[in-house]
Amino acid sequence: MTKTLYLPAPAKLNRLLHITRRREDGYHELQTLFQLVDISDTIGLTPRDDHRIVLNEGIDDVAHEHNLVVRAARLLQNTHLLHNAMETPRGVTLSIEKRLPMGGGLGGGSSNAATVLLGLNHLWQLNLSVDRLAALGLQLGADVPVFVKGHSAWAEGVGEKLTSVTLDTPWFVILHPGVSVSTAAVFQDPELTRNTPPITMARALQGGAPTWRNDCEAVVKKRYPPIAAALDWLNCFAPSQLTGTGACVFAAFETQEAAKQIARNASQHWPTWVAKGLNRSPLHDALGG
Ligand SMILES: C[C@@](CO)(OP(=O)(O)O)[C@H](O)COP(=O)(O)OP(=O)(O)OC[C@H]1O[C@@H](n2ccc(N)nc2=O)[C@H](O)[C@@H]1O
Ligand SMILES: Nc1ncnc2c1ncn2[C@@H]1O[C@H](COP(=O)(O)OP(=O)(O)O)[C@@H](O)[C@H]1O
Repeated sequence: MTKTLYLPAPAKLNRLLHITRRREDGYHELQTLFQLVDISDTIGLTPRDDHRIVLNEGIDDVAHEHNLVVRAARLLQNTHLLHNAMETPRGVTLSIEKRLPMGGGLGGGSSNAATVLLGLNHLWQLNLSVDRLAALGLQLGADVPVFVKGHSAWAEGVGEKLTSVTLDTPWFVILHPGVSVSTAAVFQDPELTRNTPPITMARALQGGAPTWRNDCEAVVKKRYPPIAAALDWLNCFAPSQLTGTGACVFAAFETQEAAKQIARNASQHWPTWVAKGLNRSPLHDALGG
């Protein structure tokens, strides 16, 4: 019987997010600190004898063809075909056990895609380098490369110029304020701070968590009052921030017990997670890379 490989797709938090410039093409250049955390979706990959890419258990509201796991598998299959025209392409049956909220700024979809790229590179024995897979991942989304590389990182560009960093690893309380944020609308908002002077990575790290902020926060709070309310609530216990363009907000605590205590109260109002900060991805631990 063909065995299924089950692999984690962890979440990330943006512990700092500066927007430094709007480019000619409308995209914005960022400086961000991505930290991996230990809450994950689980992706199942079962190799097939034919060339089909099948998604068994998907996600409601996302058509199979649009699902980032299917798009990642197809991208890898097409890349492989292009360079190895004579070889029979391999197929896979995929499944997703979703725990991370969608569109919450935790990068779940991007992480799912990265797990498929690394998992299939292993199962199909393609031997593509991590750098090559990260470049392919960038075609699927700006947050995919950091999950492919598998380490907390300082990122520039649109998030693809990565330098691995070792961050503190506190316990986080993460809340989902229950609204869905349009990333495009946030980036188009005339009031968005988009001219923060670039800083060096060394300076960002030296300043540490008390100096870290997210340039999207003011606009997001104004547009989405429930996010402002969640930030105000969490700020009563520890300095709180938005991750990505939201909707999730988070705060760091020294101990798991302290985080759990706040999470117990928070969960009366919002979906809540307690997550440990990581530097290395559990996906890379699982693949032994
Ligand atoms: C800002 C981050 C930080 O992690 O937010 P989250 O997605 O995690 O919340 C990401 O880099 C988001 O990247 P990604 O998730 O790929 O963005 P998309 O959905 O493709 O972006 C939707 C729209 O936002 C704008 N956009 C996005 C990223 C960027 N660096 N500049 C932009 O101007 C563009 O108009 C784009 O069409
Ligand atoms: N496998 C997937 N998991 C999550 N979202 C997906 C997936 N495939 C496609 N998507 C789409 O990508 C969007 C962004 O998802 P996600 O990465 O979870 O959020 P964010 O970029 O805010 O962290 C979702 O709203 C959904 O429409």
